Amino acid sequence: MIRIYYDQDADLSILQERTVAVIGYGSQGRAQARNLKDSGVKVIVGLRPGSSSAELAREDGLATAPIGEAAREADIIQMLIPDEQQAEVYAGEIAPHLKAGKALMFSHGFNIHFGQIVPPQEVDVFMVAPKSPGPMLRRLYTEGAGVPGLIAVYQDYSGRARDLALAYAKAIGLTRAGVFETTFREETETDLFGEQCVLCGGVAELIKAGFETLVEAGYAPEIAYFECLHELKLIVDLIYEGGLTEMRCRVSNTAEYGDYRTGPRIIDQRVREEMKRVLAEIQSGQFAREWILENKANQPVLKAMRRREREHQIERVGKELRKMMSWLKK
Ligand SMILES: NC(=O)C1=CN([C@@H]2O[C@H](COP(=O)(O)OP(=O)(O)OC[C@H]3O[C@@H](n4cnc5c(N)ncnc54)[C@H](OP(=O)(O)O)[C@@H]3O)[C@@H](O)[C@H]2O)C=CC1
Ligand SMILES: CC(=O)[C@](C)(O)C(=O)O
Ligand SMILES: [Mg+2]
Ligand SMILES: [Mg+2]
Repeated sequence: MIRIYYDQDADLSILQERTVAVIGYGSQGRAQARNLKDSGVKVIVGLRPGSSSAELAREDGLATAPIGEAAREADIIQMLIPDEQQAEVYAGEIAPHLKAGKALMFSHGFNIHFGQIVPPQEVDVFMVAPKSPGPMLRRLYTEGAGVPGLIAVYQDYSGRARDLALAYAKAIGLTRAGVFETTFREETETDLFGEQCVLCGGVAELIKAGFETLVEAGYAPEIAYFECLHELKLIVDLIYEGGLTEMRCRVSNTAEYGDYRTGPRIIDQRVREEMKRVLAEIQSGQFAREWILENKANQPVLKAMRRREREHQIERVGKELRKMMSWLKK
């Protein structure tokens, strides 16, 4: 039975005695740095020269410094810049300051697991991975709640790496919801699989396929948008609150019957076989190699797909309809 850690299992004081450098102030960096600060932890935000985030960090009441200076001052260095940027920044600005007894940490295991960052042996290396986008991590923390997360220890030079990981998880609110211990390999492979096959890739294609099917059949794009995109949050919220059973209890019997009857025809055996192939590509390092080379070529595929997807009809229709939804944060 996997062990789940909660607030009572973590000692925040061992982190409050230390200084944490949060490198990067984006989705995770801003959320984690603000939560750490509100939990009484001394934080320095490390940013590149001319960073567009520096002013925001200071407005949020956080100290900022150039990355190298933050790494030099801190006891724990948390790498919260994009995965594809971490290896170069680590080599140039973090590694020179990784003195014996310090700690290097991550919120995703990509660069350690695929050997892009190889830390010295005299430091702790661990991960605290929120299972949530950054803004939700911050919002739930401010509401006294938390998101679940994973911890993993790669190197335990001090003998306290797990204690530090748990203290960090508590400081950003994860132990309010539950923290599981895993490995860098398991977090990396499951996170890449989940974001590609379910959370981002799978869901986006399901939404677009449904929308395109209805529009090509002559139905109004606005109706297709509400049916295949807008209402998805309302359905997923029910699943989030009470599992598939709760959702199936709350929708009509007609919808529930259609769910059982048609769902397996959409996500069929071919899809399941393809998921296994995707997992194998992740496990073998083939995806990592592809993503690393994509970045060495300055992201031509990513940029082309970004442009194409932003021009999709569902994005144009949705942008107009969301203008009428005053409750959506601008
Ligand atoms: N996004 C998420 O919700 C989740 C992310 N993670 C993991 O967290 C880590 C951070 O991801 P995420 O928060 O999405 O990252 P972001 O893309 O949001 O990071 C943006 C920040 O990184 C800085 N940055 C970008 N490139 C460079 C560079 N070359 N040199 C120095 N700084 C740079 C930016 O600086 P500037 O401000 O100057 O532009 C900015 O502060 C990753 O390992 C990711 O896998 C884990 C769980 C969820
Ligand atoms: C938000 C999250 O957990 C993701 C999808 O794995 C990510 O942003 O990398
Ligand atoms: Mg994830
Ligand atoms: Mg991810």
